[in-house]
Amino acid sequence: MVEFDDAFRRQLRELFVWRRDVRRFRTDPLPDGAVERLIDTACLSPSVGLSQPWRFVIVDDASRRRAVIDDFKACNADALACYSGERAARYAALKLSGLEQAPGHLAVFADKASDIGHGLGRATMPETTEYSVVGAITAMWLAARADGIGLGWVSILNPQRIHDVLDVPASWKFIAYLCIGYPEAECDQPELERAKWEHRRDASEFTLRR
Ligand SMILES: Cc1cc2c(cc1C)N(C[C@H](O)[C@H](O)[C@H](O)COP(=O)(O)O)c1[nH]c(=O)[nH]c(=O)c1N2
Repeated sequence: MVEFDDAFRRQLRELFVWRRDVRRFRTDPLPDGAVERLIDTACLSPSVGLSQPWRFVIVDDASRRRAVIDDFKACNADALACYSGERAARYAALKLSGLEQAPGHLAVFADKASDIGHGLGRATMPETTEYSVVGAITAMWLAARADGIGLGWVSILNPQRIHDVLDVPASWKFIAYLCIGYPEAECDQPELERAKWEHRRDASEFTLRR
């Protein structure tokens, strides 16, 4: 039996407060096995029917990385074109990926065809497969921060293109592309808030009682 004390709870809260989506990375490499250990921790996450539908692809190959970066640039240009005026100028000024600098690239997929879990919990809500993978990514995000490692989620990508670049099975649905490395700086405020793009709102704004 494990008990967690007040000191641990305070530290855990600090972990949540100081976890960041990181886009500005130092280029020095991570220790051997660091990404594998994060994957190991992520695999402790809850999953529908204990299906463990997460699939991880560590992307080391330089030409595949370059193809992902090129896809990000194309998708980001398309995204910019959807804005106009001052909002466009603000969007253009944002840094929305650390793909060029991050020493670690990790793609995460959900296996929609796996028999693991025997379909439990998925009959009426097949999307719980993807929910399970997102939960695992959140666990990895926090575990990384506890190790002093930054993680940045990049979704400004064409899923089919990433699928092709990484040559993964057709049943794998693309969920996330993660940049992993040591952050240039630590902060307790989201970068989008510091850039005055959006601000974090209080929980009461999102909570109803019925
Ligand atoms: C599903 C999903 C997808 C993305 C993100 C997050 C999530 C959950 N975020 C990070 C996002 O901007 C960030 O989490 C918020 O701005 C809050 O900041 P902190 O994570 O608290 O630092 C993100 N950030 C970014 O710079 N480029 C991106 O493409 C994305 N995509």
